Amino acid sequence: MAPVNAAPQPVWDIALRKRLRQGDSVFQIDLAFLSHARRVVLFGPSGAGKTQTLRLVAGIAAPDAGRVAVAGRTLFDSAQGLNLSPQQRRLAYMFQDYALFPHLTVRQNLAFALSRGLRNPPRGVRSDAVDHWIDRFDLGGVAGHYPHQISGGQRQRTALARALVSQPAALLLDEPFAALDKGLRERLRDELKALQTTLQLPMLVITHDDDDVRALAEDVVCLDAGRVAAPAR
Ligand SMILES: Nc1ncnc2c1ncn2[C@@H]1O[C@H](COP(=O)(O)OP(=O)(O)OP(=O)(O)O)[C@@H](O)[C@H]1O
Repeated sequence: MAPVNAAPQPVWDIALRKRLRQGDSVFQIDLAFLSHARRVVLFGPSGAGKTQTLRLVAGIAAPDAGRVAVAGRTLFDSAQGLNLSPQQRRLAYMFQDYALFPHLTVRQNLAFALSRGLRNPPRGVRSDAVDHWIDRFDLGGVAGHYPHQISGGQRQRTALARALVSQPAALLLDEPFAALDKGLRERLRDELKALQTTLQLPMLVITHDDDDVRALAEDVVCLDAGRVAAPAR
């Protein structure tokens, strides 16, 4: 039982050390941050190490040392020899280019996130969860379309819906608005913020755009050269 007056657990408790080597070049990630905010933005210039950090949190790559705990669940702890697989972590990862399957329809892309096997879901696949997110993101009219047949905003919504359909414990978003034009970017930022507020889902967003920080961040962590940097004034 938690002691009386115990401090609330942080939503994000991250400490990562990782040495990345490619040929002669080495990039070192050595950072730690702790936040009680659900909506955290990792902000930094190109090459700061944001994507690599997100990959380490997601479990796509393993840190050399450190700790990853999200919403009170420890996902990685080198001191304890704990390293949950990406599936066990239940963190949805939305890639910068959305990584939708081009040969699957919007509906199949969502259903794929629920299918455990390697087989593609059939075109007419039915599922309450898929229907719910298709409705929620207003994708009903394009559910049978392929990614190249829908707009950039619809692609972004499809990727977000696919991330949410498996009921993740948290959402990791890599530059979620980078591929969109300005007007759409503003609208979808508002939508994402409203969605997160409704779902109360922990969300870690990486960006190099200060408009994303202003619009989305309850808390911001600035990164530079693989480390946490003081915010620019
Ligand atoms: N395997 C690797 N070995 C060595 N360096 C690497 C490796 N993978 C990535 N890097 C380097 O790590 C640095 C950080 O890359 P990362 O993609 O995390 O940056 P970023 O902050 O997400 O940038 P951007 O905003 O441009 O996507 C880059 O300088 C990159 O070249």
